[in-house]
Amino acid sequence: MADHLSFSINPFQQAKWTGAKPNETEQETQARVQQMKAALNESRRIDQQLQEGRKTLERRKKAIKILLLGQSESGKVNFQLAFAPRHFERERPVWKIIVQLNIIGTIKTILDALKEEYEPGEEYPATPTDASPKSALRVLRKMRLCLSPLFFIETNLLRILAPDSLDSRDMAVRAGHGWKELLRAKGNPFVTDSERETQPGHRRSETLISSENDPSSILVAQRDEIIALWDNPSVREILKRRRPQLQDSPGFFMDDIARIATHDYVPSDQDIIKARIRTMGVEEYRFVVEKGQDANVEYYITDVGGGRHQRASWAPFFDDVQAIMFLAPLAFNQTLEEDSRVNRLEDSVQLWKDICSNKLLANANLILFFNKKDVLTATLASGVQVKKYVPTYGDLPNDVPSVTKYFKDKFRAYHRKFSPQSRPFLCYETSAIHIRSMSVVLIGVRESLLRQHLREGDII
Ligand SMILES: Nc1nc2c(ncn2[C@@H]2O[C@H](COP(=O)(O)OP(=O)(O)OP(=O)(O)O)[C@@H](O)[C@H]2O)c(=O)[nH]1
Ligand SMILES: [Mg+2]
Repeated sequence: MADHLSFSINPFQQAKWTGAKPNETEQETQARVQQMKAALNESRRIDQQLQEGRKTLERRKKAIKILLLGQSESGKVNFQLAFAPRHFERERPVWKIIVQLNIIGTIKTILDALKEEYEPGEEYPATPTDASPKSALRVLRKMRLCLSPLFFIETNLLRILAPDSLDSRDMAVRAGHGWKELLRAKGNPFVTDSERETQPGHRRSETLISSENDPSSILVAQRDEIIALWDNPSVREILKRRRPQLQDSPGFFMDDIARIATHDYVPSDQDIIKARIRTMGVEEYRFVVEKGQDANVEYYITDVGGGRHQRASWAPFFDDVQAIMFLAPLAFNQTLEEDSRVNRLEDSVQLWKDICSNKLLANANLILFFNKKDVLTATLASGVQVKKYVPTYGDLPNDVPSVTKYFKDKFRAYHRKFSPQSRPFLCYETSAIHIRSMSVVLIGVRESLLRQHLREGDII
């Protein structure tokens, strides 16, 4: 509006106020004034940006900053979900795709196991030796045929979501590269029809991922076949021999196909918790807590990729954190996915030592979580002996309390020995798949962090 004010009616806009030169024409004056205004607007814009930058910095300074550390597959996503469940509401469409890709990955693992059984070393299927209509070989050939479109979709989705991955069983997203926004974007074909109607200005041409890449319709069409594959006794017997860990692996949804392979499927919290996608790199999330003693308090949680080759990128984020939530599953009988020669628990112990001794983190609180307690319970219940994997465990009782105590003492000793200055040792035992109890633990952690944060800021 101001640009179009008439000079003649405003005394402040007469020549002397516009700095007009004696020989300047009216047009030149106007052009010069416009230039001055543009410069002023630019300067204001820069001021505002600086102001906003300052505000962001101030806000960040007041917020509680937490670093979430732990080896790959330790459950860092689950912790974020339990920490700030509402934040994940917007992310359901994203997790729908991850769950579907997890299912595609499991189907591939099943078909691979069947191929190893019936067609070892064969490039092309041989004549069936077992012609019975329900034989696993028949199932294999039929499934391969009818699910092949799903594998095309898998390739296309991975190209968009996780360009570094060739297989959904190994998919990794690069933190900070907006992969979630990609699926949340306007025109996302994976939102339900009613959701789509509420999206303002939706046009199909704006779709980032075309509907041909939506696995839903094929999963729905092949639902009965997939269920039959999983229910086939011969298939189960082969899997028991060739892929004994399959049902316990992250991202396993074969028992839920009837519920998931539907057009209006929306992932539940439990589905998000069970889903699996590896993180690469480091990403910071801002959460504002809505309920509890710390309502309206801002938290910045930095999530990292926990794989061995990812750890070199962590250090720049050690700068100003108040607390580190360190996740260490007591997986004493498992090895790392990225290096099958390394025991997972040993890797966690080594990582713990490194974090405890890091000088940049000397002032941060270290909170240790022995996550996946349910897995430990199941492992011990199945008769696996700790001393077979950890010889120093000796003849101590092979039960959950004794095992947990043994490792707690070990982690505590390293904490004391390697911390550059003394700090309290905090340890919790958790099963992050049990979201309710996990949330209760984290509310307690949040409140104690807040108390400490306020004390340090001399606010109380
Ligand atoms: N049984 C069981 N599974 C869990 C528990 N916590 C996490 N998981 C599973 O373990 C997997 C962990 O995945 P994420 O949270 O993505 O692992 P991450 O620590 O972020 O791993 P990276 O991104 O590779 O660093 C998920 O599939 C979870 O369902 C738990 O307490 N019990
Ligand atoms: Mg992760």
